[in-house]
Amino acid sequence: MFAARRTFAGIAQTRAFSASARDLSKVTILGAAGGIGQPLSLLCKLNPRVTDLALYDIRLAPGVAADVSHINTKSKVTGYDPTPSGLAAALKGAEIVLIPAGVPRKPGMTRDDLFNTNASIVRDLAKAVAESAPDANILVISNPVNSTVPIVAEILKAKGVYNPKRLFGVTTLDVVRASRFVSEIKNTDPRDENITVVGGHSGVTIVPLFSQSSHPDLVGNADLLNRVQFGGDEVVKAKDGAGSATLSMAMAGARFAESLLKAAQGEKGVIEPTFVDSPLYKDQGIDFFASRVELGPNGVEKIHDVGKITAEEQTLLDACLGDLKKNIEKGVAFVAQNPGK
Ligand SMILES: NC(=O)c1ccc[n+]([C@@H]2O[C@H](COP(=O)([O-])OP(=O)(O)OC[C@H]3O[C@@H](n4cnc5c(N)ncnc54)[C@H](O)[C@@H]3O)[C@@H](O)[C@H]2O)c1
Ligand SMILES: O=C(O)C[C@H](O)C(=O)O
Repeated sequence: MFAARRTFAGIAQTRAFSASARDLSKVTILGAAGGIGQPLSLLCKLNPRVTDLALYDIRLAPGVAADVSHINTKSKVTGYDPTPSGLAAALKGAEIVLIPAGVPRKPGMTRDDLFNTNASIVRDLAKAVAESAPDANILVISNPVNSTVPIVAEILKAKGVYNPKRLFGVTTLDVVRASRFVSEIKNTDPRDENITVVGGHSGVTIVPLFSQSSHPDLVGNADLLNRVQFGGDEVVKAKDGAGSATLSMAMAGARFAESLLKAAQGEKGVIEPTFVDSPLYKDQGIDFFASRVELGPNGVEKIHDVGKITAEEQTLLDACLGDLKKNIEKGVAFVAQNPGK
């Protein structure tokens, strides 16, 4: 492993990679003891690309770290106490910071109902990232993603360290769900189903583009569309008050982190739909949008546009943009009105 890493460093030099193609890949999870955080920690421990795993939470992170650290893979695992210095140490040198900290939904709630609690949690964690890991790729999982990502951006801007190429709202679960649900209808292997999902991460802002898949006949399938847009509600209802998707989300978050690490280590053509600072609808006042994004050593390499879609999909996109604009504005306004300490 170590030799392989040295070899990689050599290749990196000959290909003139930037300093961001690091020899060590430290991944930090903020909210590591939660329903998502624990299985996400497990999956990161199993990933040979991760060399250091730093686990932080306001409770139980050292315990989770002790547990995960017994797994016989090479990476070092450290749990940190919920103190400012613990948080700073967890973040220092991180290449990837995953943020699943915050409260989940209960039945009857929308993701936006989480805003009042999660906005300040994410704001304060973003400040810590700005101070201790300004060059990290930041992967925001905490809901409502359509608003929490703009909150992080505003904090990074205020701290003078905003790099739009390194901030990602994790929408991978929508893509994972879409491929799974399509495979159930078509009786195929979900791993072969590549469904692009654009927009944001809540209700009608989640827009699957079946016309671009190998099953264009699925455009107009109202049940399938509803399941993709409201898949999160399906889990919230089934868990009956005990939270929302955690295991599938951990898988989705680990997949996105793995894609970023692959791209950072020189792999080409790594593409994931993700919610980023995007030029696609800025002319309509919408600064963030999820579309297919090619990842590279510097984070965002290329943002693909939405491409050719049907009139029906355009109607879905129009509904998405209206909601998305409001969600983004809410995040930006929150930081302006509540800058915190
Ligand atoms: N992006 C997505 O697709 C997606 C999918 C599922 C869930 N989510 C969201 O992820 C979030 C977490 O969900 P969960 O099921 O893991 O919730 P959870 O309550 O099980 O875990 C959240 C963890 O965050 C910790 N936490 C709270 N405040 C913190 C702080 N200031 N610093 C560090 N840690 C802190 C808690 O102690 C807890 O361990 C929710 O907001 C949920 O809506 C997003
Ligand atoms: O639905 C939720 O509240 C959690 C998450 O955003 C999901 O899509 O499962």
